[in-house]
Amino acid sequence: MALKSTTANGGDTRPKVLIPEKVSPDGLRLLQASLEVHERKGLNHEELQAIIGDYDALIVRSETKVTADLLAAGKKLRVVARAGVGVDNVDLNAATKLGIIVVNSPQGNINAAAEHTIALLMAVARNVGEASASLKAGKWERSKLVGIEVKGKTLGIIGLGKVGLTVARAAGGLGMNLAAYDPYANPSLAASADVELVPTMEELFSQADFLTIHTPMIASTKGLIGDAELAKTKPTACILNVARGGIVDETALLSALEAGTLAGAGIDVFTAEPPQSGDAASKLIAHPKVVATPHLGASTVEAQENVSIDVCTQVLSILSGQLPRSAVNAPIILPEEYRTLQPFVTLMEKMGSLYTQHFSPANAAQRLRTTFEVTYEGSLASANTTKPLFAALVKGLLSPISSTESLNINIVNAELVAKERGILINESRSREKLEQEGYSASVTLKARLDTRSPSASRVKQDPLNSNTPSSSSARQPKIDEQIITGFVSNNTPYIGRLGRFSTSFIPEGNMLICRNYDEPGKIGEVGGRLGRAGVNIRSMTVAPIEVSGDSSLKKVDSVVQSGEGGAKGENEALMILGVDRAVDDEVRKSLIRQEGVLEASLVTL
Ligand SMILES: NC(=O)C1=CN([C@@H]2O[C@H](COP(=O)(O)OP(=O)(O)OC[C@H]3O[C@@H](n4cnc5c(N)ncnc54)[C@H](O)[C@@H]3O)[C@@H](O)[C@H]2O)C=CC1
Ligand SMILES: O=C(O)C(=O)COP(=O)(O)O
Repeated sequence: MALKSTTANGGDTRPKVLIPEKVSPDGLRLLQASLEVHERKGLNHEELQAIIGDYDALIVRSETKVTADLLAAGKKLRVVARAGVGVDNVDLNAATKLGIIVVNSPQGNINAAAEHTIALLMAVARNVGEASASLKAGKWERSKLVGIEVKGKTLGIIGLGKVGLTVARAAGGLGMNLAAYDPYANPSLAASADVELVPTMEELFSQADFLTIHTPMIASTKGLIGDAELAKTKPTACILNVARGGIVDETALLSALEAGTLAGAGIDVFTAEPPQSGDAASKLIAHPKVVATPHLGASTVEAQENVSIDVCTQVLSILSGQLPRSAVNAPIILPEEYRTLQPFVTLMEKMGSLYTQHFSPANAAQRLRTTFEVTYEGSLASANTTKPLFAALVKGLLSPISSTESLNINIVNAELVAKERGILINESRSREKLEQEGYSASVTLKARLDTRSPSASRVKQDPLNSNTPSSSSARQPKIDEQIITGFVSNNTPYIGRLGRFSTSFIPEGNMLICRNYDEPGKIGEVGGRLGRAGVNIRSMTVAPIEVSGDSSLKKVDSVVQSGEGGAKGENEALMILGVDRAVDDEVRKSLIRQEGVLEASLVTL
């Protein structure tokens, strides 16, 4: 999809990206060719909220609080990109609900954060901060500022993920003994870095000369280290935090330093940034045993270049309909795979929309509260993921009843939306080969109708308003099975089965689908009525063979006829007409009154 476009009067309609923080120009240059890039630093939350509605993408670092109300105001927003690792400043649940993809740069600044941790480790061990301040103040205090060596000391790592492991390797190079507490750590990665995994945080605290924190800020790590934990450290130990403020309780840390139960701290991150005067964080910063930096872990030229290029590339991917590399709230699928699935994505959306319009036009929202069985057949059964197909189906099912809601359905939120709507979709795969059918993959969508439900068995519907025939119909036709099969041929989606009828038509544009007795004259009658209403027939497919079971499925070639239908008798046929414009409902109803036309549905696909 081309991103650049102009309006008839020459105005710029390129998607817009808002960048309210300092993001390296290396990535922004990539955006400039196809997006309108607005760098707007220094906006407060209200100002941001007032303008976010104009933007398709938002790129932030750690300062912008991407809250639920900000996301809700971002009516056009499709992606929030975090130029860094931690996404604790983004309301992921709200983004997921709104179908907004959140991406980050999981690798770009890891080395910078690890090196900064080592910088703080050495600064704390050798009193670098205090020594520098003292010298600048004109003092020469050599004996007061004697430090300790880290070689031979134990570094206790809390959170042995990407940064934790990088710190471990560097600290190993400094001759430190390494131990870590991380209940989810990969033991072989730990072993490869000579890190001993310990089963409890308590054990780590009792061994460590230096403790360093590298967990994410999530509900379970908020206040992870408080009074009780700090009481277990050696009095000579020092603690480092380059992860997130609030993982170590700042008041508890201050008390431990003041009580002398902890020897020092190196802190890069704070609960509130910047800290407010008088709060525990600002007292920590002023404390002589603390070396503090203003959230500089990722602030290197190299890291900023990395994260900027990483997230800007992902923004471009998303805005051009591709999948990003590092979506935080969406399943990752490879672009290659996405391309293979793309024609089926279109097919699934059409099948879902056809289902709602053809089988449950009356009170569709309520009738969609059902269980669907979707079977991916043939080569599609080997797809690594069916997430995009699932999302397209949900989008298609809902688009006829809620075009605004369905617009925002994507792989991020499809499951959630379906659940909230009471739509249950069971997916299965059938690897049976389909070569004899002339295509390699197909999908079958089947609504599982609960025949035991008293209300279902009592259903008696007006054929003028629904496709389920009335029991009062003179000839008592069979109730349609709610099945649709689709396939893709030459990258074009086809419907191969609709209800009990085997067919082959391209689901596109305005279509009139009539079920009638397979008797001579039906096509002429319908054609004549449409002609009188000024509706032009562009294509016609007749599916005269009734399908009684899967094994009896027979393909019917598309036939364009002007006159006769099929054989006489109780056999039914489907007549699928592609028409040049939407048919009035009055015209549709008048068709049903004609002898032998049992039902007629209008669909737009
Ligand atoms: N100061 C700065 O500028 C920077 C800070 N960071 C922060 O560093 C932290 C670590 O980042 P990554 O290593 O990329 O994350 P990661 O996800 O690779 O690693 C986090 C590790 O923490 C572990 N963990 C989770 N809960 C735990 C618990 N309760 N106890 C012990 N371990 C637990 C996980 O199992 C995982 O191994 C994040 O908070 C991130 O935001 C990252 C980059 C720069
Ligand atoms: O990547 C992270 O998690 C960081 O903390 C870096 O934050 P920043 O982009 O420097 O505001």
